[in-house]
Amino acid sequence: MFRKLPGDEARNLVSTTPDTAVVFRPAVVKTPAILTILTWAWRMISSLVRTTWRHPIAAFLTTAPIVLTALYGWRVALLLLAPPLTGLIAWALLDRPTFARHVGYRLLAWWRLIWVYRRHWQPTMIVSGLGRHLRGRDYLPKLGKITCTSWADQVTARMLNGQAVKDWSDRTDHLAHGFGATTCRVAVLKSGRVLLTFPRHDPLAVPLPALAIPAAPTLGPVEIGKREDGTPWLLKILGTHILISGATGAGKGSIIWSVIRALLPALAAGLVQVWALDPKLMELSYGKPLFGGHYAATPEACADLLDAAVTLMQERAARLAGVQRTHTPTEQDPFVLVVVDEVAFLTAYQQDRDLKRRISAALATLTTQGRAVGVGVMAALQDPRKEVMNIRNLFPDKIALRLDESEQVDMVLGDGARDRGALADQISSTPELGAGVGYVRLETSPDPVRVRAAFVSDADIHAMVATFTVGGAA
Ligand SMILES: Nc1ncnc2c1ncn2[C@@H]1O[C@H](COP(=O)(O)OP(=O)(O)OP(=O)(O)O)[C@@H](O)[C@H]1O
Repeated sequence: MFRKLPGDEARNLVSTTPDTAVVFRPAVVKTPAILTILTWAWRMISSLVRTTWRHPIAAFLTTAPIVLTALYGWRVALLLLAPPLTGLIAWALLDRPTFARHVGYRLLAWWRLIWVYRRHWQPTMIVSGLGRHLRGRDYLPKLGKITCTSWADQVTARMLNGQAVKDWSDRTDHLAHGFGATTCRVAVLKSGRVLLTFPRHDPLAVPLPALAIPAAPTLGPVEIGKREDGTPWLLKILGTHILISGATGAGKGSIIWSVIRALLPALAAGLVQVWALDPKLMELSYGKPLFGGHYAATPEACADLLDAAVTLMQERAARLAGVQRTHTPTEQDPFVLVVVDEVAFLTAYQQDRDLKRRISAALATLTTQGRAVGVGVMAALQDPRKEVMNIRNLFPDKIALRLDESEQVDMVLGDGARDRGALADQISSTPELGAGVGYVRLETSPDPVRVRAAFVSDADIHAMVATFTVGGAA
């Protein structure tokens, strides 16, 4: 008995009857040569058109000299090309930023496409497991558009059908090293497409000096540092609570002080009050005159100050109920920002059980009910574990500075943050390189953004106190 089987299934066949004759006739389809030639020609032409469309300047600069030399000889080619080239060089010398934006980064993107991404795409995809090599054929995600910014390459890739973004975010290390970068971040562009960001250098490697105090009172979002893309880092203060988590020396103080600095005119105008809890007796004691008597250092005083904040909040809520849905800060009714340095000293590490209970209850009440009535909490913390800070989820905005362990990143920023590139555990412990550097998740996007807070030195704080006192607000 003869049975015809498709060639591919030969290896799966198990014959249980030894006397049965089985004949394999692999199906061979001969492709006419013309079809193969047409396919290759089509691929070549479409790739040329695509490259010219995406990189017109690079296409012009590479083909024009060849074409002109072939047509008219090198002397005429040189004569024709000299004016546009001189124009480009003059532009680059006279107005670097616009040249970089319109020409420089586009040329760089073309060069990086050819030299880095196209060259290393196949091996990196196969070795990382994002592509497959099956029966002599490569199944690879498609390399898309590349754009260069001042600090990073942004590469679009079309995922293979059936792939998940997690497959990519789990392999950021493979991708980074495969393309010669130190890190890689993965974001979703649209269904089936991911955007990979490969930093070429670190724009946050140099410490930022304290920013200028705003000219007019502002209640936020206040500028407290720089984002990785060079834009200002603005932090929302009104209508939220902020948790800053970072190991010792990570620069939590620089965030607290940058916020107070940006609020200084509003503080002087009486629109804001900062109530400071300083159980370590170090960070906030410098600026005591700024807090107008709302300063506490011992656990008992901290508990009293928090209870006073709760009373104020409840009195305000009772007054505003049915009149106003959100609180607008005024001189009579200022916004109150309760700043707590190392909150775990007052909660998890507090020996006195009664005090611990009082403080925890007050913090929980403020963080659950304070937003609408103009009472905000900004707390700093070294260890973000739940045992240490069981109310961390009551803080809508969280900032992860340098952390000791990789698991702590998701505890602070939420599930999947580290996979998406928030490598807070890899921030340098050298203060010049890493202090004040961290990751935030903005409300508008699940992708973490790398930031650096400006450093407010002791001298800056003294100057702030002097300005504030001279201004007559103290
Ligand atoms: N934004 C910054 N830019 C540059 N250097 C900084 C920055 N913030 C802090 N530093 C440097 O790092 C040192 C430690 O900072 P800081 O005391 O604020 O850290 P911390 O997280 O509050 O630490 P701890 O929890 O031990 O108090 C500072 O003395 C300063 O030299």
